[in-house]
Amino acid sequence: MIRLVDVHKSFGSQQVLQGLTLTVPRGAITAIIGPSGEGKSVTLKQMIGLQQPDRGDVQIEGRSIIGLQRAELNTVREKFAMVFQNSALFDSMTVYENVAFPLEEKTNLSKDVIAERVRNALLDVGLRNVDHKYPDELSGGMKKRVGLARALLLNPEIVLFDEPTTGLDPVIRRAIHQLIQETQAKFGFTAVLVSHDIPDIFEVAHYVAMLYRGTILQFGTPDEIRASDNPVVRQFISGSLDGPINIGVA
Ligand SMILES: Nc1ncnc2c1ncn2[C@@H]1O[C@H](COP(=O)(O)OP(=O)(O)OP(=O)(O)O)[C@@H](O)[C@H]1O
Repeated sequence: MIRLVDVHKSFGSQQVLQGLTLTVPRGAITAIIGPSGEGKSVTLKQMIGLQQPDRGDVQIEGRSIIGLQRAELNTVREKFAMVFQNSALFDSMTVYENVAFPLEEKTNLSKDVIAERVRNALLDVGLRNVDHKYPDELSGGMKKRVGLARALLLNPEIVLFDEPTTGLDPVIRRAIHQLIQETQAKFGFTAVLVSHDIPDIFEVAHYVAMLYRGTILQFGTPDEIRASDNPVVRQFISGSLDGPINIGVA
């Protein structure tokens, strides 16, 4: 389980997280939603220790990761996989090489076993006959699938998704959401998903956390969030221009 307790994080004079407290339920999909620039990605980075909080605590399985030595932090990070917005594939490597990379780096498995695992991982995300292609030769949706296959290969306990559907058309977006749901149900990992896909995300996530002004304004099931009477939450999920959220447009 991931717990952020009273996390504060500033960059210069900009206070981004201002006492954020969030418990991410184990073995479920939690979506973090909220206006742009409010600190959703920063929150993900706190979870995996890529950024240290100025104040507050981050706990993974009940243990604080603040102040851990690099080696200890690396051990904690082995529980995690991260799926980035841009899929973060190596352009000079084939799909096969991209997916095999973590196994070749982190395990002593034989070439045959690696080949079998890579094949299965690609099938798990619905990709066939793309092993020898380069990322340039793939569509955006296929690249996301390759990124997901690579993330799942080391059987992570926690998968962090930072806007995994950015730049995809609505049909492919839905396919990627379905894939996240299916793989999460199959492997049971804890998923944290930063997303702007409203209302689609309410069909995907088990829990939704609304981030606003540096804290979690509301946490609940999609039904609870949809039924919220908080004016900020209501404005945000309805996409209305009228309401308390300052969108900075005159
Ligand atoms: N390493 C950093 N150095 C300085 N400022 C940063 C850094 N990381 C994030 N920020 C700032 O913190 C704020 C929150 O950024 P973050 O990327 O978490 O927003 P977000 O909610 O994920 O936004 P979006 O929905 O647009 O992706 C932004 O104003 C950003 O410029």
